[in-house]
Amino acid sequence: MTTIASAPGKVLLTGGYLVLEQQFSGLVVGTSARFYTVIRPQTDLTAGTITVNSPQFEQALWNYKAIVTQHKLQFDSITESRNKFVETCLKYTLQVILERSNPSLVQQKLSHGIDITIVGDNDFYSQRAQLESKQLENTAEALNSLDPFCKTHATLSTVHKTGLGSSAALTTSLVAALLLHFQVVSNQFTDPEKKLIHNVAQFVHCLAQGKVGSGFDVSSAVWGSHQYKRFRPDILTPIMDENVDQKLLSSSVDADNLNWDNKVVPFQLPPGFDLMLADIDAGSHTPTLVGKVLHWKKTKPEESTLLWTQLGQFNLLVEQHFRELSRLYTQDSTDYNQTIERCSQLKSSDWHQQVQGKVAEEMVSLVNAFNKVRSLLQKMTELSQVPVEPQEQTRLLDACTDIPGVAMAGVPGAGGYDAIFCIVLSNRSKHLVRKVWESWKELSVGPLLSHADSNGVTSVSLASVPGLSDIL
Ligand SMILES: Nc1ncnc2c1ncn2[C@@H]1O[C@H](COP(=O)(O)OP(=O)(O)OP(=O)(O)O)[C@@H](O)[C@H]1O
Ligand SMILES: C[C@@](O)(CCOP(=O)(O)O)CC(=O)O
Repeated sequence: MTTIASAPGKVLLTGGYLVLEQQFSGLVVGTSARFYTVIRPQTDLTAGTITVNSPQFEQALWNYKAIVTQHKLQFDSITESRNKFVETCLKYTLQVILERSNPSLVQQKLSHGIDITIVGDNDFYSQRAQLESKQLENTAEALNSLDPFCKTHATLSTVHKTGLGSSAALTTSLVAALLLHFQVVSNQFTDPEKKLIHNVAQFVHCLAQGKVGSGFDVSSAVWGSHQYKRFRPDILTPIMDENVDQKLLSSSVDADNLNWDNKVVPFQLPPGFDLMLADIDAGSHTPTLVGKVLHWKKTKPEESTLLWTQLGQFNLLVEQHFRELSRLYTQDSTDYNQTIERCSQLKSSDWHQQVQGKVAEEMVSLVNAFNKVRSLLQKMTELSQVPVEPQEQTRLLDACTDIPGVAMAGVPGAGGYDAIFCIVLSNRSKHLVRKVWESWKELSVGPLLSHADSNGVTSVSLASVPGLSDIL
């Protein structure tokens, strides 16, 4: 039986940096771009052989040997080339499986080997080189013409990533596919099953990264769009050890382990709102940005605490206005739709003067709250001297915000020169935004095709994913 699990990418709309602390939250939106892990039993491999390949990349074939005796696992990498995330996923997820399943079932499923194929939607990786080689412009139309899961002509270490969280989506889809294949979870992915997938994926992701981050990216790969509050880091710090005891690991990641105090409040963009994304070729190294911001925060506790408090409040306000708009839709969808239609034809700076009613008031409050968030991120940039929203990005975001029907434009996550997002109200606005991106000279702005999709991890069939069977 072929097993396939899929997990989405993410965009952190608000809460970058703050979400590292438990007292603050982040608002994260899942993307339509997803990772897929396909596990197929083999008939001709020696017992315990696991082959993994990522067909979008060069030199992306890894072989492993997993020998199970009773509840013990002997796990070795056979190939010289390594993939830290894949290897960590396999080794520790199999250990968790052995604590929760009958070892003879595991042995039987590994008896002639298994083959694992991992792919991510094209949006996870910059397609600039691919488009250039085909002499195509970097436009949405050109991106649309590419095959699904197309080859990047790069290795995993040279490819340019777009910031959608490839390692978290990969980890989550691989953990979920393994738990499903070895029958530790059902293909329903019920709430407790998702908790187990989440906890295992957080552990694996942290161990492979070598640090316990906020975890919002793994959380959104599991639960899709939501308000995220992190788990206490000390649930993982004591087990961040390659030689972690298998029983301790399994009990630490248990769905019923109440030490996991992360909070997930489901969220959706209100009806009529959609997300657009662009990757900026300049790029930033997120760990460097985070290191520098946290260093400044430590040296300037007073000014940073004030900034964090204000930013935390306005981040929450943005979320509240989104939620209130969704509520207003359920109350009177006709009035709501009319207002959105009207707003989609006007610049957001004109909404206050030209559109009336409760929905319009809420739209204006949303824009005001997000403008405040951006001005606080600009202040963070100035005070810390770290380019969270650098001036080149400010000019681009202002140009986007000046387009009719654009509710907001911002830098996602850690900010820097990596990416931007826009929240828009109509297809016409989308078209106008893309025109601005295409003509923008100061930075190279590459559109992504993803839109908002609030679904988290799922089990899927081969036939339901266009292009997937072609690359197997
Ligand atoms: N298609 C894939 N197949 C196998 N491994 C992958 C794949 N895509 C990503 N990875 C793993 O994820 C690693 C990249 O993780 P890293 O933490 O550097 O990026 P990231 O922060 O998730 O990037 P981004 O958010 O830009 O996608 C790769 O080195 C590789 O181990
Ligand atoms: C700065 C930070 O809060 C967000 C980083 O987000 P992104 O990878 O830039 O989307 C770090 C983290 O939460 O792990």
